[in-house]
Amino acid sequence: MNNIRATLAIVWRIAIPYFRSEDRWAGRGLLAAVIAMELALVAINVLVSQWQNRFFTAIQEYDLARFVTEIWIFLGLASVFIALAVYKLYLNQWLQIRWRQWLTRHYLGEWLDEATHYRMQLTGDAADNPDQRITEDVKNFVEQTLVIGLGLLSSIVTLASFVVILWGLSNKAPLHLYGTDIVIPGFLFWCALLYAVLGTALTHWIGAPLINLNFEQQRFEADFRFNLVRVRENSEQIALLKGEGAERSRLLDRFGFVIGNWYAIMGRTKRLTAFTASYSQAAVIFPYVVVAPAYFAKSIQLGDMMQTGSAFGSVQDALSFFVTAYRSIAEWRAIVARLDGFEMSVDSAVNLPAHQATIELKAAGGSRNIGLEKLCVYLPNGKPLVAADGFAIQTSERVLVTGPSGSGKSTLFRAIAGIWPFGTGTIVVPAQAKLMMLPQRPYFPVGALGDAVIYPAAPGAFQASQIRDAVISVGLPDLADRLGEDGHWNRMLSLGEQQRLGLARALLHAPDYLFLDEATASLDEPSEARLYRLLAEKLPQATIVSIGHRSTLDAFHTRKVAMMKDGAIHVLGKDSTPVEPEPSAAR
Ligand SMILES: Nc1ncnc2c1ncn2[C@@H]1O[C@H](COP(=O)(O)OP(=O)(O)OP(=O)(O)O)[C@@H](O)[C@H]1O
Repeated sequence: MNNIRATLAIVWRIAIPYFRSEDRWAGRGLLAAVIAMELALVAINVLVSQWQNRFFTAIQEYDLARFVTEIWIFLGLASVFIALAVYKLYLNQWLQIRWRQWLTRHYLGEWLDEATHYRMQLTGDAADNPDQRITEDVKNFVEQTLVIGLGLLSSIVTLASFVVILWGLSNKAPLHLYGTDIVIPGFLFWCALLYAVLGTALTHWIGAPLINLNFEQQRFEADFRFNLVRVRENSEQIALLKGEGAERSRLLDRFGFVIGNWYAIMGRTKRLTAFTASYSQAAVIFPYVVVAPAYFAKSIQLGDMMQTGSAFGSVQDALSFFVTAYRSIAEWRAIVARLDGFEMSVDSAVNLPAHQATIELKAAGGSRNIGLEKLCVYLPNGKPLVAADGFAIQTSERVLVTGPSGSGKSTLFRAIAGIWPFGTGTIVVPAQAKLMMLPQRPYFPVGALGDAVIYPAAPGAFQASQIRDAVISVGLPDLADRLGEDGHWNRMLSLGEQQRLGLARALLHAPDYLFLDEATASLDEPSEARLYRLLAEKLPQATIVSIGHRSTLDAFHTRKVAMMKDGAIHVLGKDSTPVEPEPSAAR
């Protein structure tokens, strides 16, 4: 019970923001229309039940005129039913797509906002496969919530309406045992109730493990898909290393989980179906058996008996809503749990500063320098990595950062960019300053080359001639003629070409601060030198901070700092000897 209450609370939390959003009037209107139609359909069913009584009584009494009238009445009822059924589905689908559109935008916004997607990975990623959350889970949540919510509503209203009918019929058809009438008020209703409650309890008992099994199935499927995507994205490496055998066995291992779990679902579903099928078959004759003694004792007419059968069916259907919808409820609960996990993961990434010490990023109005004050950068496990205090990067300065592998150079860049939260102290960045980070392997979205180069600017933000000039100036004249061509550029271009395009991107965006994290490491030394000269010429005012291991880079920088294995930052002289020890080591 507590579980159900908790699930409903989560559903409410996920569902309700849409009905309070900017699209609320459309959403509320469509929901109200769909609910009204659902209720109208129940009303039609009640009218059909009463019609059935009159119809069969007319047949029993050989009353042709009444028979014909009833046919006409039925045609009227059926027409309204058809119109309602069509528009209920149509408006329901319309609501689904609007709701899904809003939820998808909302989750995409939260996931992509302020590097939350990156932080979610750092904080342990409670929500595996966010892509699945934002695609299938959102779609299924909207769909199933409406199916189950409306199903439940219609069951309750059906129950209430037919209970009244069954109760009235019970008085006409008293329990007839051993030749005597036993009057139990509403006895037909009690029979239906007992039948349905028993069915529901047994279904829950047999089907309960399906909730977890469905949850696991979705997870295993998503894992398998994710690993296939990894192979596709790293196919060159895998082919070069001849890793196909290893990949195949890894993938088959993952697929093994999908299969194993599926067998468990099959076994469970078989038992559940055996029960639900027997249950619904028995329900066909059960009411007739119950009222047959009264009919054969001539206490009731054929119409009453037929109406009892259908009313009993409706009550029992409504009460067994849980029985028939068990599989979808199980899947729905798994979906709700996954969306909840995703929201919690987003939440903990967004609210990281509230839970643990984080680096404060301060936008300073007056100064044009970047300053590190009492800074201590940690690893996610809390281990100190880099320490610096009173360290500044002056405007238009050219700084070369060196140091052994793993000393934390890239992580310091991440902290300056504001995406690495673990640590204490302050990083002061000039307000309005434009920072740009160029990694060793720049990212190019799939699409037109020109758009990939100017990323993250929107297509059209730069003139074609500007992009062309930038691409030519970094030494790629052939690519300058292919700017309109679509492609997966990270896969198609050499790493050196990608790094040149990364620099073209920097030239176009003209940042105030350019951070190059081994961004030219795949180029030969003369090319690297040419590109650094180009940067100096085209971005004379920019502050450039490079991470690099080559001594040839010294010539293009005015200051050299070394990150030590112990976490300290040392400023080095031109001969690479420490001239200015920086504050205390972090570890
Ligand atoms: N997301 C992460 N989770 C855990 N540890 C991390 C993470 N990112 C980096 N580290 C660890 O932080 C340390 C510093 O990494 P970083 O990439 O900053 O080193 P680096 O000095 O740039 O090295 P290199 O010169 O090899 O690029 C490494 O020991 C690395 O394993």
